[in-house]
Amino acid sequence: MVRVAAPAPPRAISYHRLCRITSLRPSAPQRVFTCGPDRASGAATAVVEALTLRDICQSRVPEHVLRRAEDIGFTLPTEVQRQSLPVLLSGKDCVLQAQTGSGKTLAYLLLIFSAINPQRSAVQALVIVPTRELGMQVASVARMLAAKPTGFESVDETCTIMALLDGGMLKRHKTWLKAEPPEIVVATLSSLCQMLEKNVLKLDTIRVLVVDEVDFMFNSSKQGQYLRKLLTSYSTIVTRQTIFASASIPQHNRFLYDCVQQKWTKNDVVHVHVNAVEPLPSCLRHRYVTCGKNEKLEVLLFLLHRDAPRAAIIFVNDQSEKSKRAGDLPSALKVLESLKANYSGRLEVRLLEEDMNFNARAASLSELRRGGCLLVATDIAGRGFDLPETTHIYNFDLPKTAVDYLHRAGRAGRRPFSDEICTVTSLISQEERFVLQRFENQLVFECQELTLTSST
Ligand SMILES: Nc1ncnc2c1ncn2[C@@H]1O[C@H](COP(=O)(O)OP(=O)(O)OP(=O)(O)O)[C@@H](O)[C@H]1O
Repeated sequence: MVRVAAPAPPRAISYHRLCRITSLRPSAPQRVFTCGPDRASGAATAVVEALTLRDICQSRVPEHVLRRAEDIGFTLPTEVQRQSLPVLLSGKDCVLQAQTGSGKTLAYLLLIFSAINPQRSAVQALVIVPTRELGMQVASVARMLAAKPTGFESVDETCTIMALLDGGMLKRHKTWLKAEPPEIVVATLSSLCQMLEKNVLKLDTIRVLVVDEVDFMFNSSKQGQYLRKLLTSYSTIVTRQTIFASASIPQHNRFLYDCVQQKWTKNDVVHVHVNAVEPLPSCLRHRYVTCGKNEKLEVLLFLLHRDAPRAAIIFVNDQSEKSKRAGDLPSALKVLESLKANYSGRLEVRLLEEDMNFNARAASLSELRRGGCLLVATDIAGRGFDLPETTHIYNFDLPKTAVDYLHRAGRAGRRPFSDEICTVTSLISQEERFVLQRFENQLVFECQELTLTSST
């Protein structure tokens, strides 16, 4: 429990004002709120008692994991954690839908730590992710939570976490799985299926199955096919708790219906839907610049110098087949080369796209984690990527769908208790304005036009 005492507020004070004084967010869960004169001094005092993660998880999540979470800085729950953890810890299947950057990962990882038995050497929790990069990120948060905090050196109840990802060393993982199965596996579907088909891994000991970015997985025909098989043939809803997470689940009622009908979840699956009327984080400001195709690089450079982002992601679309056939340079490389030649700011310029080999992708990722940079990326970086330093997003190419817009935009504004405003800028042609307008209607946000003149 966190107690925050505010200095002498006025006699009548609203909870929102109190939150401002105490720098608690109005959305912070409030347990008791009292406001009255301090007995000793006679001065008016106010006390907010906010539910902490510990309050919600105590006796369910091991003490050393909670302590680690606190050491990392996870003390107060975010809204999605406050709403979902009671459901998750009660053992119910759950569809977890909340804005990007809202903390869904910690919610399902705390559930996993509550459900596994570290003394049993068997795969007990499985997290499925769409990309290698997201898998590395989730595995790293899980490892951070599993590490022994100071004072807990004697605890022998730690667990092992395996990242079974595309481009990984599957031979080594095979030996590891046979010799001493880890308790938690974070996997991409194709690597996982290879292990299942070769009978190296069995899922009959699984107690928790999480599918992160679930809408993305079902949207891809190949991944969707694997996923259906995994949910119904390789493991069963009877013995596992199933969690589906994403910031976007289009037609969620239909999806919930399918979950029950197709036996992907139990009948009493709970839909935790946070901020249902506001799909995008409110700390994001959206703007667009109308310009010709040939002016885009110049406009981007101008904006980068003017905005001076702490870190930024510049999203480009995958190269079309037509442009490949014409022998054009992919958008990503064009932007990268132009920035390398002309950007004179303090940030390093990096590239992340699907066609890079896994080693180059890993190198880019570890550079990114080291500090602020300008990342030129395709939608591969659009899902789940957590680089909290990112203050600016640029859509060099407009995304194809509103869902892609939501996930790209959501790579900024990823500090749950911060009021920092981040900016999403789309560079569009006159003809694309109506597409962006459609995204605005679908995602309920407003995009301001930014007019650049020679004097701006
Ligand atoms: N309780 C908390 N207190 C402080 N920071 C938190 C808390 N929970 C999560 N975070 C931080 O919030 C950021 C976003 O969390 P996370 O990556 O889980 O978001 P998400 O909901 O999965 O987003 P996306 O839908 O984009 O994948 C991370 O940097 C994480 O460390």
